[in-house]
Amino acid sequence: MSEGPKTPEQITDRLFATERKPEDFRFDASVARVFPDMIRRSVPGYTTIIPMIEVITEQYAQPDSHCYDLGCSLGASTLAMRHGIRHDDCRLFGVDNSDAMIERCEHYVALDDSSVPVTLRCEDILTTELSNASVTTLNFTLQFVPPERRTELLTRIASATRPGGVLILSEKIRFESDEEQDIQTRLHHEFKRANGYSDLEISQKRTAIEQVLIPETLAAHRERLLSAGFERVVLWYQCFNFVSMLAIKAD
Ligand SMILES: Nc1ncnc2c1ncn2[C@@H]1O[C@H](C[S@+](CC[C@H]([NH3+])C(=O)[O-])CC(=O)[O-])[C@@H](O)[C@H]1O
Ligand SMILES: O=C(O)C(=O)Cc1ccccc1
Repeated sequence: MSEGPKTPEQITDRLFATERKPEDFRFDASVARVFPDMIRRSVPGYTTIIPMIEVITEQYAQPDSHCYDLGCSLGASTLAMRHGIRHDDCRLFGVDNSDAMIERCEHYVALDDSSVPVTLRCEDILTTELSNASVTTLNFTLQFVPPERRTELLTRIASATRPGGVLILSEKIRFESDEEQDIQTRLHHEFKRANGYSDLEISQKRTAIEQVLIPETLAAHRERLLSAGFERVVLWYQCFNFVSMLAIKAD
């Protein structure tokens, strides 16, 4: 008897398992199809950060406000925020510029049983409308925005955020010291190996993301968040070269 189609969670990421011509990484249909497996096996701490986004959202979502998940992919962070919202007049927006991601995301949101209204937008986060925000999440998305556009985006988010509201910012980072950079990169690659990725997969993926995912130092992130208009930056999670920060707007 057929077992029927596999759910995305069961689909193993083998995108870089065989030799391929070097091309920049894109969030296309082939990535969207394997994405839950890819991100879980590639990002140390991802499976811890997602439930913590729910905890943080519960703490900071304000009545009659908007919550945004910018770069929502398949909606893992969106649904965590949705479950953290305790006010029935809060609205949640998920934004991603990949059609393939948004199409699949619609499906997951429809399967989820929370009653908090969710609107998905297939738009660029650099131009999507933001207002009356209490909680905004950039869960491993800013790293894909060209560095010269990052200040403009964070300033727009800070300006749209209410007093006491927050931005949850998760990023792959780089280190000032070359020695620490080497140690943390090696540990990240060991994490991928422990999750079943081969040396070929690790090296081909590394080449594919080199020009697309641009990590910055923790100091650069802190400075930019403060100059964008947040009052305080708290590092609440780190595993190897992956971190998550909470940027808080003054009351
Ligand atoms: N300019 C842009 N405009 C809109 N979307 C963008 C842009 N640039 C990149 N994206 C989108 O940002 C997402 C980044 S993945 C987020 C994971 C999710 N938050 C999760 O918690 O599962 C992180 C990763 O793959 O490491 C992709 O879906 C891109 O299409
Ligand atoms: O896979 C990696 O090496 C990463 O740095 C994380 C990642 C996860 C998903 C898409 C692109 C990069």
